[in-house]
Amino acid sequence: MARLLRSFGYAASGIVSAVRREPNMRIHLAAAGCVTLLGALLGIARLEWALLLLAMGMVVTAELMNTAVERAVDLNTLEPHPLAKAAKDTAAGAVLAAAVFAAVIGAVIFIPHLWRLIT
Ligand SMILES: Nc1ncnc2c1ncn2[C@@H]1O[C@H](COP(=O)(O)OP(=O)(O)OP(=O)(O)O)[C@@H](O)[C@H]1O
Repeated sequence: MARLLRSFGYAASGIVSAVRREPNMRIHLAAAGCVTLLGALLGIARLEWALLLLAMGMVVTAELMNTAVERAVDLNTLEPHPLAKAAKDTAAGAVLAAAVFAAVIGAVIFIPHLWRLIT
């Protein structure tokens, strides 16, 4: 049990460190806050919340993995290397892919609600 709690502690400190050091992570969290506020204001359905939470979780998880890859690459070498570039660019691509899909999910959910409001 103590070991499990210690592991949670390490994982939590990894998340805190990424939030402190990565401006992009703070942008993702701010976007998630705005989406949550909009969802509450529009009174979206339970399934819509589930999809939005999944999308937000996907983006934050991808950003955490991207941060881990960046740190591991920098630990290995700070010299320019094609494999270092490929690793970092691929990890950044994962964040971009997650963010684009999340934006599409957000549009599919919010556009009909907003449309109903203005018509
Ligand atoms: N060792 C390296 N060798 C070759 N190219 C690199 C190397 N390190 C970084 N790069 C290139 O420079 C880009 C920027 O790298 P950097 O480490 O500054 O990350 P970043 O995407 O700016 O993220 P952050 O600002 O969070 O550090 C990478 O995506 C990659 O294309």
